[in-house]
Amino acid sequence: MTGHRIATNQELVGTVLAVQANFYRVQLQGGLIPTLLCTRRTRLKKIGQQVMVGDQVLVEEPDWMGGRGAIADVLPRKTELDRPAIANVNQILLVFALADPPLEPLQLSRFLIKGESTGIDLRLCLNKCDLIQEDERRAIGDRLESWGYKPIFLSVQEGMNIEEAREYLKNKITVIAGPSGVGKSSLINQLIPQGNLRVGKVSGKLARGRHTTRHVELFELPNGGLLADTPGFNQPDLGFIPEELIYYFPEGRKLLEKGSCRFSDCLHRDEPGCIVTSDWERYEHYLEFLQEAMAYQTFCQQQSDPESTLKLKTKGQGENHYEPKLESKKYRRVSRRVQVQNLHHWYTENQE
Ligand SMILES: Nc1nc2c(ncn2[C@@H]2O[C@H](COP(=O)(O)OP(=O)(O)OP(=O)(O)O)[C@@H](O)[C@H]2O)c(=O)[nH]1
Ligand SMILES: [Zn+2]
Repeated sequence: MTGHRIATNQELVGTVLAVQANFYRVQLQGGLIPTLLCTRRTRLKKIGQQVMVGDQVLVEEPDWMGGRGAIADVLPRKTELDRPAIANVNQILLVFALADPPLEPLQLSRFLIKGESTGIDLRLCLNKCDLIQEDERRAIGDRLESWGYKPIFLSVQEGMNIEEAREYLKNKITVIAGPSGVGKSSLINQLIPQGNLRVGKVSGKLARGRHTTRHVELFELPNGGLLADTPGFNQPDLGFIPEELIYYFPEGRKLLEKGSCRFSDCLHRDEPGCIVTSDWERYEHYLEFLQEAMAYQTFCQQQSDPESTLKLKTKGQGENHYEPKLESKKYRRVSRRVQVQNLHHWYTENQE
């Protein structure tokens, strides 16, 4: 009977919200039923198909009463983030505070670059508006506009512009990132009714296992959409291919839209025929991060060379330095093919 078939064998599509030991908590499309706790079919294990948080999966043999099911297949991923490990993230909400802790341009830049490098849409959110003057805020807004960003100015404490944030998050899978103390947890608590947050006991905060576990979980927003929190980390590393760095700056992308440099592997420092001018505020940040990316590349190449070592030095806000102890060898450039692939990857990801 078809009626029976529909109830048991119809293709059920859902989203993996969390992975708990060998179980996957899946929210079915439509969202009428609470989540199902699912196992992964042996066939998937055999072919080595991993299931990630954020994955769209096909669920079979739902046991509605028991709240169980089995994951039969994983649909192709649109995006795949590494840290946190989440598939199909649509956007990153980067939260910083305007004060307390103070807004540090280099640190902000570092987070922006890291976010841009994922190729996923990025929106900046500046919290604690209540702590600064209106004219100060406007000046910061103008400055960030010249960087290529239009932030959402928030005050979680005073409930200012929360609606704009809500609108941005609606029906999307969003990862919240940002340094410690800027108000990420406070914002999440505003957005998601307490009942939906089942964590809390360990650290009192959403999805943060006190830095011990790499627990990743997507939380359901009341009006549609899923949200993941990332544990506060202050210094994202910038292990990029140096040639790609310029594309992580909106200002750089804009300059390169107008044409191309004489040398295809130009690093935009003072090469002849370079079209990347130095008359933009963050050019200094570009040079700083470029050094880091180059040192990182050298580091990776020296891994196979046991005689050389490299120290990661952190000095103050936003500055990491890899310092080769030995004279660093001339670093091998990334092949054109790899570069093109990477850029292609970046662009295609960005267009989704
Ligand atoms: N003045 C002011 N304080 C705020 C605002 N939002 C949050 N805070 C305060 O800022 C402090 C840090 O907030 P949290 O939400 O814990 O910050 P977090 O980003 O989650 O920090 P980590 O958990 O360390 O990553 C708390 O004392 C909040 O009460 C705001 O809009 N204005
Ligand atoms: Zn150039």
